[in-house]
Amino acid sequence: MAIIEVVDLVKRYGAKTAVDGVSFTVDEGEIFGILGPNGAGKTTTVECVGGLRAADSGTIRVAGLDPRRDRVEVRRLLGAQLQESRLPERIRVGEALALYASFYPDPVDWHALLDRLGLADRVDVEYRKLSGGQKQRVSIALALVGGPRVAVLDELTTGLDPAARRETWDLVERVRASGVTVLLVTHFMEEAERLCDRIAVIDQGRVVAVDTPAGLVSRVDARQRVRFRPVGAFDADLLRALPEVTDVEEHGGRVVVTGTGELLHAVTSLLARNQVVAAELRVDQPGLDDAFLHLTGRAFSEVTP
Ligand SMILES: Nc1ncnc2c1ncn2[C@@H]1O[C@H](COP(=O)(O)OP(=O)(O)OP(=O)(O)O)[C@@H](O)[C@H]1O
Repeated sequence: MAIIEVVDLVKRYGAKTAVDGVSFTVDEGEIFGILGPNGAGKTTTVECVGGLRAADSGTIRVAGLDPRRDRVEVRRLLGAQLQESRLPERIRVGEALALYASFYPDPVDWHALLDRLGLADRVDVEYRKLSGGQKQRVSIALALVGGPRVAVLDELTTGLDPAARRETWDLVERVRASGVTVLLVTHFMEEAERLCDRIAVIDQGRVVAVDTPAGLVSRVDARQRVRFRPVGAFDADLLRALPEVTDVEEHGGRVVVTGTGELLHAVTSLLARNQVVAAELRVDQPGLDDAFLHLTGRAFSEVTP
């Protein structure tokens, strides 16, 4: 069942159309990603969903409610950790939680929440003294303290080191396991691929595709690449004869084989039959960045610094 429905959302800032006819639905219980490069319109979209900005046109429903007309109810249903939410430097973690809890009629037990988020021993610590990962966990706690049905998490792991990022991902999975639907805004391919059940890929204010990560990748040309360095003499024409192989390139003692189907199996079997040892064997599978290139004609790395 859809808990969020967005139909033909348009939002302009003066002459700039930041969101240009965006539509998607989020099912209850899923982690739904909004993935796109900087400036694609992701934050504007979720701010409209949360009722923080008025759309110029289009319809938004959160559990059947209009975020602007039914603002009070939607605020209770939807816990937002928005990109810009900053806390006063000297506020203590416990004070922040108590303050946010006071905004809601039926908040969760915030001590238990901090415990669940691994912040129980930070209750009396000032916000400014927390690490980047701890600050992000506090912002997740603030998004959850009202007991929402949907948590909106915007650029959650920007600025975190890889270990803190992975910890935060585990946490998002736990949030979903507790029954909360997650709307996750990100410009990290890996994050979207790892966490999301479905993803809306947004570019220049428009949705270019909505699908599962695997579904997005499967739209890309199914070619794979196998790379290796043969130890000893090797005739690359043997590879060219394989039905799975479409191309073979040789550079400086390395071989790059492009093809489809069971390419890796075909190549390694042939090498074994010919008693060739393949050093530095690697397989490149298409990923979400290839899907983005395929969908938009632009490489993600070109549009996101
Ligand atoms: N308050 C504003 N006034 C004018 N233009 C804005 C405003 N907020 C955003 N924009 C512009 O609208 C476009 C979409 O911005 P938005 O923040 O929604 O994108 P985003 O995909 O979330 O990117 P980022 O990850 O960089 O925040 C950008 O070109 C941005 O410069």
